[in-house]
Amino acid sequence: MNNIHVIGLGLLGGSFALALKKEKPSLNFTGFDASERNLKDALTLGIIDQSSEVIPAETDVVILATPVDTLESLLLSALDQIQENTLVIDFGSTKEALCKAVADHPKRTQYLAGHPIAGTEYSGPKAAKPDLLEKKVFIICEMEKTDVHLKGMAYDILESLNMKLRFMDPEEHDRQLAFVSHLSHISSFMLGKTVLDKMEDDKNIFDMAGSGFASTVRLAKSSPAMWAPIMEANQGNILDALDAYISNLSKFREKIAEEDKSGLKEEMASINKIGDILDLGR
Ligand SMILES: NC(=O)c1ccc[n+]([C@@H]2O[C@H](COP(=O)([O-])OP(=O)(O)OC[C@H]3O[C@@H](n4cnc5c(N)ncnc54)[C@H](O)[C@@H]3O)[C@@H](O)[C@H]2O)c1
Ligand SMILES: O=C(O)C(=O)C[C@]1(C(=O)O)C=C[C@@H](O)C=C1
Repeated sequence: MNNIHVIGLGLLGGSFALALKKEKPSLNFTGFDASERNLKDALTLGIIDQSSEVIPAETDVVILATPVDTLESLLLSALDQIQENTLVIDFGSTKEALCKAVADHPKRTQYLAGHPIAGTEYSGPKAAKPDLLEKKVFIICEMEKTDVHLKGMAYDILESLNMKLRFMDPEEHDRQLAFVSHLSHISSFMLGKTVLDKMEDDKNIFDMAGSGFASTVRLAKSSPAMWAPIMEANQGNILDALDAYISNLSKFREKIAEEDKSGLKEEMASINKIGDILDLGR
């Protein structure tokens, strides 16, 4: 393996390239970004060695790290262009529609559907960090549909970055991510909105905001260009997650309104175990 081509040189594409460069300094990185500014920054920051709008013929691995509403056309066009020993991996946050779109492509075996469970609220090449993916989970969907040798090359790369591989089907992936990722972003955005609305009456309200507010509202700084397409791609599962969340919020509101102190304590105590569950997985 000598040549990697990255399309989308933002937080994820950039962090991947920086990490792999550190691990395998002899690799050559080419890449492209639709934003001229981001492409320039990626070159300046050493994320890629050369820019190229087409996928160079000698490329071993193509990484697609653009918003999910751009992935289908980029993936189909990449598969149409590549040689028979080239692998395409995408990093998209939703998987069901993309796996369906590529199901009958004659080069389906040259695609690996991936999702790194790592990120921050920041975007673009300047936010990229070489340690972002370190020890994080990398979900692979429909692994049985990828050519065994190409899959081996992908596992070598991901293991060299110390990523933990997990396998699931794309429908299950999108159902579960709606709850553990997409809902937390919506919840953070709406908390941010609720307090921003309140600022209309109470101009200095943010002077009172401590670290509790900062940590729960962190995700409200996330990129609309990345998140609006995720909400479109995973609409049904996100609506299910939101219905469950709104129902829980309403029941909790009721307990507060009814001054049901013991009910509130019981409810919160039963939710405290989330700390142990999360710590166990780390
Ligand atoms: N940010 C996260 O926490 C996170 C985590 C895991 C997966 N992902 C997924 O990874 C992908 C990239 O996310 P990111 O956080 O790196 O976003 P980002 O905004 O930091 O980077 C995306 C880059 O893609 C470029 N781009 C957009 N459309 C393009 C196109 N048609 N052709 C070429 N370049 C294009 C943008 O200019 C930008 O530089 C998304 O699919 C996202 O769902 C994000
Ligand atoms: O930690 C963050 O800031 C993230 O938003 C990362 C996060 C997540 O929800 O956990 C965001 C989207 C992804 O597809 C995967 C990871």
